[in-house]
Amino acid sequence: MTKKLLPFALPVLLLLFWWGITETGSVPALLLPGPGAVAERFVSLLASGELFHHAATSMLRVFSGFLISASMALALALLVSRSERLFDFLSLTLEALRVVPPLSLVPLLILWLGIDEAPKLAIVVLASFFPIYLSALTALSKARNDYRDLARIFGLSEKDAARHILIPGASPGIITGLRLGFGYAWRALVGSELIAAASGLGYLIEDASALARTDVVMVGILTIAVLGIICDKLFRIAAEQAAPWTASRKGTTSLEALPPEAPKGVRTVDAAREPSAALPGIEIRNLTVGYPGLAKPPVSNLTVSIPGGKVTAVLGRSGCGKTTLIRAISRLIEKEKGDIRFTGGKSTPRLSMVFQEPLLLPWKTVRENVALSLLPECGERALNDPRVSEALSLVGLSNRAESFPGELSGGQQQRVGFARALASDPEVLLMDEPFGALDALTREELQDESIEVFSRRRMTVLMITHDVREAVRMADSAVILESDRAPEIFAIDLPRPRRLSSPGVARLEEEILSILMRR
Ligand SMILES: Nc1ncnc2c1ncn2[C@@H]1O[C@H](COP(=O)(O)OP(=O)(O)OP(=O)(O)O)[C@@H](O)[C@H]1O
Repeated sequence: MTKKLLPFALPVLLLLFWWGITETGSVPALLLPGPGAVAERFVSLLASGELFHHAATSMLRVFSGFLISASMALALALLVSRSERLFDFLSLTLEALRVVPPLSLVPLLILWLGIDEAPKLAIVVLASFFPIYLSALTALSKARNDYRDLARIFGLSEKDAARHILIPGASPGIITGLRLGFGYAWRALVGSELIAAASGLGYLIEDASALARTDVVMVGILTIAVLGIICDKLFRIAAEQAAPWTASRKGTTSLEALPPEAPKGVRTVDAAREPSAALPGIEIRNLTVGYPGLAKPPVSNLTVSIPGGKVTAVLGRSGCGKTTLIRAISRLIEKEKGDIRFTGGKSTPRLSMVFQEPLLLPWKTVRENVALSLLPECGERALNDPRVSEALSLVGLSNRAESFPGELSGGQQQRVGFARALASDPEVLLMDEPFGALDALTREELQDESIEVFSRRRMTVLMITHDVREAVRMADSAVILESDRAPEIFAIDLPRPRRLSSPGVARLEEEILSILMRR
């Protein structure tokens, strides 16, 4: 309650101060009429219809100019966010236009467009264009960068990526820009009405000031403030509607709301793949991958074979190129030289990835996030595909299918990322330190769950990890990478389940660790 009333405290204090100094007669009424006199003037202007006429005229101008400006700014931001060349081409011109105050253009605009509505609209358009354009461009570019890998790995079309990722991801930023732009539009319009107008709130203020009617000036100013606050409030409500995932829905998942499990008898992906079917291995020959501006490529002349149907851990010191390797295999970055070939018959097997960060879309429910990987194959039917429920059940999250990612713990979010990767039934699964950011207990829990999943589903797994213990628990072999040397391959041939306390596990862990330390 106190929090709700707090914003009103300062205006009330100011009102009391205003009333106080005008009541004592220390300030002449011509300079500052009292609140009572201003209220009286407000009522009389309202009753005569004069205030409504001016306010409606100003609102119409602001809205028309704002709509024109918003359409142009959003369309341009969408185009520029897709093309770096267009950005470079426009940047200097737009920057120059941005720093010129719109009101300084009034003389030219009057000269070119006359003194009717056109120059006033032009001022509103110019004033509100840049906040909208810049906020939209930043939000669209951020959403594109943040989720680029996700869209590429799951093979989303430009249209699907825009619809499911780009626009919803950027919408809070876009709406903030619209809000800012609307504020700028108001300010510029009232300024332009002070100069060349026969109606509108700016005109009302200018006209009253010439006649020394300070009470009318104050009515005009207060009306602008109130209308501005109302419009801003409406934008805030629109922003909340556009980003409902930001509002917590904790506790809304009831048992009744649980999604149906995959119907019994459905041909599941576990059963779909013949145990004898060859799973693709990965043959890497003389691979070199670098980055522009980096003197030495992190992956240089690397040759290694990753066996099909096995779990292979990639270990190595920080910065030795583990992530670069996995990104090159998944074609998220281009190789400079060498060859990456999938063995086992298919040149492009179904490939999926679990990212270091879960990379979930916060505006989509858990089920929708998992279904994303099936979008290219199933379109809108992806949401009801039994593979989605099955993947959720594999990671133990069937009861959270309708939750939003923001309502889940870090471990649960990582499970959703795992389910999303599993739903498309990958033949090759790449995992980039999937449990790195989790606490020790959750990490162990997820390691166990993953081992269980890999034993039920056959796939080729390549997993980056920093944790030697994790590699020994989960993998069939470990590749130890180092920038300047040939990789060392280590078979982890221990019976499962592998208890950390068992001497074999501890011995192997120590052996690998000593190799890593030596390097
Ligand atoms: N986008 C990039 N642009 C330029 N250099 C990069 C880029 N990404 C990585 N690098 C550099 O490439 C090298 C290898 O990075 P990479 O992320 O592959 O290492 P890593 O072994 O996965 O490290 P870590 O274990 O710390 O995650 C590092 O020196 C890094 O600074």
